[in-house]
Amino acid sequence: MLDISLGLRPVEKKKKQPSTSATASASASTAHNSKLLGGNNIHTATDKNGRRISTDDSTRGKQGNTLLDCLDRYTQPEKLGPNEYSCSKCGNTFQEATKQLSIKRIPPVLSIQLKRFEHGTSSTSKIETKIKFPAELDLTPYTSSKRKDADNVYSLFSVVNHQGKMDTGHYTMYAKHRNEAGPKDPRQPPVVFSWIPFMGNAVEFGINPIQFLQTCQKKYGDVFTFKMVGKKVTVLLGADGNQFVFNSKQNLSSAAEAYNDMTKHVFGREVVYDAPHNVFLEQKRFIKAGLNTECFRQHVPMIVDEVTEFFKDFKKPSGTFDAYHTFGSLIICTASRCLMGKEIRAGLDGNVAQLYYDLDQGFQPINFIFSNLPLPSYRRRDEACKKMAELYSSIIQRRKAENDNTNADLLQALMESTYKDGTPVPDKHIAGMMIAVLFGGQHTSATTTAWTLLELAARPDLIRALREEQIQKLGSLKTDLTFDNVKELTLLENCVRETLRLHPPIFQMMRKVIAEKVTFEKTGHDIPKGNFLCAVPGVTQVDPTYFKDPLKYNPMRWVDLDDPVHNMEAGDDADVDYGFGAVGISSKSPFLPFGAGRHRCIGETFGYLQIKTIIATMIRMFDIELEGKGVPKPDYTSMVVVPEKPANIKYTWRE
Ligand code: HEM
Repeated sequence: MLDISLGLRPVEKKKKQPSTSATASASASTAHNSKLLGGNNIHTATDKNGRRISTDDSTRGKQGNTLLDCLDRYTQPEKLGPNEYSCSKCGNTFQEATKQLSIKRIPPVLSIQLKRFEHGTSSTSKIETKIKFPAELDLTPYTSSKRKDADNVYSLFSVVNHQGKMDTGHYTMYAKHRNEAGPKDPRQPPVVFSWIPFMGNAVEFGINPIQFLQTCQKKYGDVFTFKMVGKKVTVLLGADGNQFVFNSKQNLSSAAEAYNDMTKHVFGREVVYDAPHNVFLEQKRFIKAGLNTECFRQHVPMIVDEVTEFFKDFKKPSGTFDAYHTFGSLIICTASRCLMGKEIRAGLDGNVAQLYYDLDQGFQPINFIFSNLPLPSYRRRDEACKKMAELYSSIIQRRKAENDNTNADLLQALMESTYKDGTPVPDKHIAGMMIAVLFGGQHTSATTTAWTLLELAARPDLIRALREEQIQKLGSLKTDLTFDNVKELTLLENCVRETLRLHPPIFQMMRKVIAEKVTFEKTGHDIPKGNFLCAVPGVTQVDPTYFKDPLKYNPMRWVDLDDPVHNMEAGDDADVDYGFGAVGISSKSPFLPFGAGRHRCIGETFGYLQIKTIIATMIRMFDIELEGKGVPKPDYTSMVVVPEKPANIKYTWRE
């Protein structure tokens, strides 16, 4: 809050003047004392120098007292008396000096409060001076640096008035109406109104982003911009919006610019978004090459083994478990065993778990907004990133020293990779990629497994059908699961796919505009540099334009294929190879839980395999049902969409 205590004297009443102020009505009414309302109050400065305004700006003079006059006066240099300032560099002698107040750091939301009451020796009165204020206020002349900056310009959005006398009265407020919050440039997408400029729509978005975006879509159409904690996010919904965001050229918009501030602290430097884009694509190719059929064949028995061991802790014949946390713990075991390597899996009971936890604390929504803060969790994150790199380096050195090269894990595959220019992949890069894979696959797979089992627990008919499928295709519920026979379980696959439609763990994907502007040809909107582009499969995947009865959990839609979406999945760009194999799906598809284009997920096959193997094993082991009334609602407060608590499942051991 910039608290301007001005002590203005009433000026003579003037005839009504035409005003350029957007809030002229406010000041022309009984709004003698006005307050511009804001949210975050950052800077406080008070100075009562009691001098009268002297301004040579004739226009302002004619219009009566304006807010700029007040600010001029507030920041006017003040000559100090002969004995008021002594200088330490001049032998502490008194010097002639002036004192002037200027603003060092301006707040995101400016709240100006005019002094309303005047206290004399014998009486107190209400100050009735009219102050005119502009719709736009440029604070540049009042800042210490005097540097022009777009951030120095404020738009008026609210005024609070006091009507009445000293000891009685009413406060009334004028606030900008939603319809007035249109864009300044008509070629830019409409801007969603928000009451709090800096925070923007962060609160509505944070509580239920899907609902918020659907409401905006009804009001503004498929393209609109909303503000969130100082960031401008342009949402492009629908199949065309998906295509625009996912197919955007690398010199126009960038995922690295959108994510790297956060990810570089967790994955480490020179990998993924911290590497030049062509190097990152090579790194993606290494990872994809390590996720091959030969390895998958070895992974399935490992996953079955991990699941069996994990549930040995469920000693009672029946009980309940929390779906998300249980699968969080289980997936870290299966993924570590298959991808991270036996050494990391063995360390999960000790130091590795702590390192993972510390890194995970650096991979929260808050880190997306504030990538670095002087807080213990940020320090622990940085420390864990360093230690994880050291740990991988020691494992790599040991494997090399002992010629231990028969491992079916991703670590081994990366150790054997070479950049196109012939350089072997440095240990540091391998460590970074391993951490990235852990984070890419861990929460996404854990929450998808949890949602799938929750949906199935609500549908005993589907569980029966899934067991029947195993009996028909595998011979019995006792046949060992293998890569080849798990592939045959198509109903199970469709259950996972339907879960990913209704509960995509990553429901939105971001890019940042790096060109001067990008133009969405379909609507002709220009999206300026610095805005985030946001594709939201979480909205298109429940849009009735593409899916019949979209909120119904219906795995059979992937067999019947009579939803409009099924004609849209294959498109010209499905065959494009950005350097890690064909992407396999058109970016115009409304069903994109694994993204599309150059940033498409490379863990999809492993993800399905892991989730299917876990569910196939569990329905052999347990009868399950929901503990609560229905499938829990989504909780959007983490990096992925998790089931709201309680998300308990009742289990009963089968024979
Ligand atoms: C159910 C499981 C999974 C889901 C839903 C999922 C989802 C996604 C999505 C939506 C993206 C695109 C992000 C964007 O465009 O901004 C992505 C990218 C990626 N995912 Fe996955 N993922 C899953 C599992 C995995 C696994 C198991 C791995 C590793 C083995 C993995 C590794 C990656 C990588 C390396 C990228 C590339 C990021 C980029 O190019 O910017 N994911 N994933």
